[in-house]
Amino acid sequence: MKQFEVNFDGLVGPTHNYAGLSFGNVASLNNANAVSSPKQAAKQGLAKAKALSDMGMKQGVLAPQERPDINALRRLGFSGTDARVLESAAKQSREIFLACCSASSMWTANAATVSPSADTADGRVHFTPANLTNKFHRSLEPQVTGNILRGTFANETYFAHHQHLPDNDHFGDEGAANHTRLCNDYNEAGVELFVYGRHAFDPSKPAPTKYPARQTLEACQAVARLHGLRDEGVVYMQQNPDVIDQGVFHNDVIAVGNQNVLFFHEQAFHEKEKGFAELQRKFGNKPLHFIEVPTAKVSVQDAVKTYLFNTQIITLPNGEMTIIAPTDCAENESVKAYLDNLVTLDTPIKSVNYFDVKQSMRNGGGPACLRLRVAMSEEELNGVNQSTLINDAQFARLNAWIDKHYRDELSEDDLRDPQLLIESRTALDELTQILQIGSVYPFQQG
Ligand SMILES: NCCC[C@H](NC(=O)CCC(=O)O)C(=O)O
Repeated sequence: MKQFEVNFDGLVGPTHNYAGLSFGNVASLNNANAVSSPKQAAKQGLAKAKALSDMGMKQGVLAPQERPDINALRRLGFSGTDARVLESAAKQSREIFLACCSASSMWTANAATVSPSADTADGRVHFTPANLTNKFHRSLEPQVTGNILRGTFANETYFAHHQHLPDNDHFGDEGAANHTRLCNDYNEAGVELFVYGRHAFDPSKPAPTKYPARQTLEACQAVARLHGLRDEGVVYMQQNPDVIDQGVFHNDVIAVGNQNVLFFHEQAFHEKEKGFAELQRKFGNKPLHFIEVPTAKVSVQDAVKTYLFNTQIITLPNGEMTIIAPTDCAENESVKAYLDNLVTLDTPIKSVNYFDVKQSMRNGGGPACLRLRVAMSEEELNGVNQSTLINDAQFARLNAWIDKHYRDELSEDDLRDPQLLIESRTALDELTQILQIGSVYPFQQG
């Protein structure tokens, strides 16, 4: 049976901007208030998706969310016409206003946790949208994320959709950014590695002291229960609290896996040996490649700056693995030297491809943040909404759609412009037709 790992990249929304909203995410804070380019950001992301499709990979896209989020502003007491809501929010509470304008749904690694059918009790692919409780601007996403996932994976024979976990820090869930699935073949049962930052109900356990741990063990366990995963198919590991305090706000900033490869930094995990022994035992007799990058070769600081681990490791149609890395990795001497050497070693990774995703990097999102992985059989893939998959025609349509609707530049003042809201809604309305995902947005639901 044919099997695929399909990457669903988040389309960058028309209000992509830098607002310094993510405490603990160094890039987000450093670039607060910089002028952004939504058009360039969307094109950089789409070019990466197209390049993977050209490499013979199956590739999809997920629609962005409606921003500014007028509904959220109304819930917080701003009233009147949409234009009035924008104006009074911007004037009275800049922080709330900016949070409601973020295009952060572009990072679809945080959209949901996905378990392929080979791992689940009912043999369907399971999706749980991430509640993203730790940051107000991201906590606005899960409801519409659920709508978009249902519009993309609509066939209930193959796909099961859960509600996001309760909206509380005890169940803080950041989705696939803290979840890696190891397997021999994508359609064989694998081991799902859930990585958490803290224990919600046990304050005696280690936790970071400077920056927040966004994901809890209890959230990981709840997702595993919802998806019907076997105990033998799940491993929980804690992120090293010290690296969270150095800006590693998600595990995918310090580790990435694909099939039988786990690529990680020496300092990524708490109680590493214990966790790896369990991983190997549950993985079975077949070889598991643990590729550990020592601090002596790449510092945590360089890993955070270049996003060496926020790379995608993908298996090409010829069976070799390649790394999809941001150009920032090629611009850093020690990281470039590490990658140049890595491809000469006896591991499945044979090459590196660099992509310019700087518009996203400035908010702390690399290639891996921009995609949600869904491993599927051919039959399941046929059950996906085909308009969400990238081919030459759909790429051309989306590229023209960006050209037509997106601004070249956006600064804070532009966000309060009621015209931007109209432009964004017009663009998104057209997008739902291009992708045929139905009326997923609140503004379309009257
Ligand atoms: N997986 C990458 C996520 C990056 C995201 N950045 C942001 O939301 C920054 C937005 C801003 O600061 O404008 C975050 O931290 O969750």
